[in-house]
Amino acid sequence: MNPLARYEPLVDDAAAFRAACDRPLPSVVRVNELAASPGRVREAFAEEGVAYEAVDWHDGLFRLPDGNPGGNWPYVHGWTHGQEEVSVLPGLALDPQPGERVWDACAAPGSKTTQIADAMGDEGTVVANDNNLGRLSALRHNAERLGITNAIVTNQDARNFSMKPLAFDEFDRALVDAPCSCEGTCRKNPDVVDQWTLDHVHAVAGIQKGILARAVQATRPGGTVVYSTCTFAPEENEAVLDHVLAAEDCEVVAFDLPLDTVPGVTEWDGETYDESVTRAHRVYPHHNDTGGFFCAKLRVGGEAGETAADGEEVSA
Ligand SMILES: C[S@@+](CC[C@H](N)C(=O)[O-])C[C@H]1O[C@@H](n2cnc3c(N)ncnc32)[C@H](O)[C@@H]1O
Repeated sequence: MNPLARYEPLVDDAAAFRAACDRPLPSVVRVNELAASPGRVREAFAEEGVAYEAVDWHDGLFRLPDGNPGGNWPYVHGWTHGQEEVSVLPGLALDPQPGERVWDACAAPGSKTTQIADAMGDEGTVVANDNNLGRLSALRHNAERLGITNAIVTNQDARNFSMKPLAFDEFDRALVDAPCSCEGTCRKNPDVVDQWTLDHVHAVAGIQKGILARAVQATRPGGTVVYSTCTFAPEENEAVLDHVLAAEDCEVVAFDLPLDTVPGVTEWDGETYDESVTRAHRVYPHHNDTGGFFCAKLRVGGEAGETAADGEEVSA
């Protein structure tokens, strides 16, 4: 079964969705503002004759039509990092602040860890965790190349993450950029479509629920947890939120993203989900010429937690 056909009932224009999924994804770099401003990177590209196109919805993202993010000196000097457009969305939703304690639960190879560290001005602590040691070496390399000093690397199963090695016992914010069935990356990795199985969707959904629950438990009352995937499967998106909402003290809050998105769905394959999952964002490839993505923001309950009114932005 082609999984993309499965999601046609969810989109506004099935033909445009399928056509966008068949087009190769533009190559994109994010500016590492710890090293250079977007303006300085523009100058460097002009000096070196690198063709680029600024992404209009976010300062500091450049499309490279020649398709080689690493083949120029701004990259070699750690001024840029190859990161596709939708991949910056969880970091924007998380909105980490200098001096905070942030957990990146599934961090390798570190695109979002390095974006988070950049947003924090390299101040505070990012605990970059992944259960795959090989992928963590790529994360270490990226963090070193970009000049990041506020990241600690841990190698644990995030579902049972232990705070013991750390000097504190809760985070201000956590990101769960979860392992998933990845159909949203089909423009970059067409193989994901052939390798897709419903059994894998159900298996990985169990892992996602465990990791998101642990992220809520590890975050202070009133803190923020962001959940993201690059799959269109409601089983791995809204159903995971619905499960964790019932099991943990948290709520899904409304937030804005700077590109065209549609709300999370409340019904799929005979299941219904909590109405608040409509506050999550679905990103389809044909709306912004990007990869596919899903992003939700949760506020942890408890003493400092507040209730989010429908449509109201809640800052942590
Ligand atoms: C979507 S990728 C993360 C990409 C990364 N956030 C970035 O921006 O570069 C998902 C990651 O989850 C990791 N992973 C899978 N199961 C995990 C688990 N139980 N605990 C921690 N990490 C896990 C995988 O090794 C993989 O690196």
